Amino acid sequence: MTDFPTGLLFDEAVAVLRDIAARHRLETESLALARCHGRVLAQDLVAPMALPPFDNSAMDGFAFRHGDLEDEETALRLVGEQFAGIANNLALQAGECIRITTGAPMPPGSDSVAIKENCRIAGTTVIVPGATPMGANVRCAGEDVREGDGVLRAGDLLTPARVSLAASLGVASLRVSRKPTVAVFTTGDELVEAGLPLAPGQIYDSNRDLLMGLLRADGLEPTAWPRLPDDPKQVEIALRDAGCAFDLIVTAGGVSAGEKDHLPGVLAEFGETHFWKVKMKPGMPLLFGSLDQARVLGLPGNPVSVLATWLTFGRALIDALQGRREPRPTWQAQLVAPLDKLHPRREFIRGHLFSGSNGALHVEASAATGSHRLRAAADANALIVVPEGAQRYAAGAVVEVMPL
Ligand SMILES: Nc1nc2c(c(=O)[nH]1)N[C@H]1C(S)=C(S)[C@@H](COP(=O)(O)OP(=O)(O)OC[C@H]3O[C@@H](n4cnc5c(N)ncnc54)[C@H](O)[C@@H]3O)O[C@H]1N2
Ligand code: MOO
Repeated sequence: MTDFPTGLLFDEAVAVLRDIAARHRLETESLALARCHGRVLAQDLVAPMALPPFDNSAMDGFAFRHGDLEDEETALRLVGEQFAGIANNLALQAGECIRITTGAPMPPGSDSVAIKENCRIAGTTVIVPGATPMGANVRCAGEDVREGDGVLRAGDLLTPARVSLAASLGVASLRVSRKPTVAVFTTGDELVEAGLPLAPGQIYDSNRDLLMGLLRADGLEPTAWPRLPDDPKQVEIALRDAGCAFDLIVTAGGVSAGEKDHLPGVLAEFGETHFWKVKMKPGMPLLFGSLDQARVLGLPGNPVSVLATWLTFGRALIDALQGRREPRPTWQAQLVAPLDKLHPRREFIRGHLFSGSNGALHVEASAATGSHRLRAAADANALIVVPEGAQRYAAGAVVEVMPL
């Protein structure tokens, strides 16, 4: 059962996971734009048109020829209206102006717009201020995007602004990566659903809500299985069942060294183990493998281990399965107080992140260390990432943080 890497460094384990996931890239599908939000783009997008598509006004006001302006105020003759929506191609002659609204095409012959509030109108005469610069309040065709520009790339996460950019280019559908289907299992004889009475020795299942929330926040639509008892046959049947129907199985608990920890054995016997145990704290007994068509991520059962391993390995896995190109952003903050790290593993410490008066981010580490202490996680708004190696960090030292 030990014919696989074990006790990996954090970065080594992430690299193995990314490599396996890349070999199981999910297929792509073409979706209507409205369904593309949060997906990973699987095509490059070349602009089929310019943006703005035509010169237009940035303000409500009066379009005119800059050459007509005198040093002081200039009286111009109002000869028509050009509203947004229909280009009426009303041409402008010397000494004339045309009423225009924001987004309306610039009338042929005009090159500048005076803002309505800065003008005085008397019948068909409009007095525009003299100090209006050439090209004022005009948005030029192609100043944002030129036709033929590569605007999005395969692997981009489709944020609202990116979907909206595609819409502004008239693109009605995009080829995107399929989203992984996910089965979620919590395991353990001690677990009871909230709402039911607890017998001595039992606890409520909190990992299911933690996991479902984390996965949903990452745009997944996970399916939760009923809690699994610590019975190897039942673990085997449930996992093999899910293995032929889902892209990803995420479990919590049952992956360390106890007599009732059956997941590593089941995976080794019926699937394939890619690694087991990572030099991280919490989350050390993390298990990663494949079973039938699914990748299996076995998260250690302590709640804070679930949090730290999902945010690191779980996210890396779903990103790689979907071919996401851009790494997730990383943040840095200054420690408010000194921090002693005594062990060699990479550590994830609950913390409170805030913006200091100098504009820099500061983080205060929680005093709680045990990975069972969920309350400290509920009070935290970030995990502090402390690199490998025992070290003392002074107050003010800059550390990586992962906002929660
Ligand atoms: N001899 C060893 N013991 C332990 C090791 C080890 O390497 N050798 N690793 C420790 C570490 S580190 C962790 S983390 C845990 C992980 O253990 P498992 O993944 O096997 O998880 P369980 O034993 O099933 O549970 C651990 C802990 O978490 C509670 N739990 C589990 N599931 C839930 C749930 N759904 N909701 C709430 N709480 C849950 C469970 O009752 C245990 O207290 O192992 C250490 N031991
Ligand atoms: O690594 Mo365990 O996840 O410390 O609690």
